[in-house]
Amino acid sequence: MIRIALVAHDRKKDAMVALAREHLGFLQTCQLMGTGTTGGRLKSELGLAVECLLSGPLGGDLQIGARLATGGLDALIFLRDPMTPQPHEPDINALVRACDVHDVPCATNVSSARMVLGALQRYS
Ligand SMILES: O=C(CO)COP(=O)(O)O
Repeated sequence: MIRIALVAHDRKKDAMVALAREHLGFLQTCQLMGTGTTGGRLKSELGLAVECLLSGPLGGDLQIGARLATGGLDALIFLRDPMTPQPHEPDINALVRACDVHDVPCATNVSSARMVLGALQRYS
């Protein structure tokens, strides 16, 4: 089963829900995890089974990074808000860096997320 993490900053959460809705059939076949608030919205609004970790500012990005670094993740969809400073910027950078260190696909905007999800779906 493909393991995907879904994370979105506050001003990108509506876009994340819309993206997940577009790919709902595929995401229902995946093992999903997310930071607390993002995962909670995907669960309540789309009925997806998402393992909700801590909220991002409380360490959720780091939890996902740890999973990724230990081989527990196949892709990260991380809709970052490039216009709003985040208190946990070091955690965000660490998570994206972990993707590069471990060569895990990481989409940080909707267009690239569509490509990653489309490719995963085709190869699954
Ligand atoms: O801050 C986040 C990622 O850096 C997202 O966290 P939430 O999904 O809990 O809002």
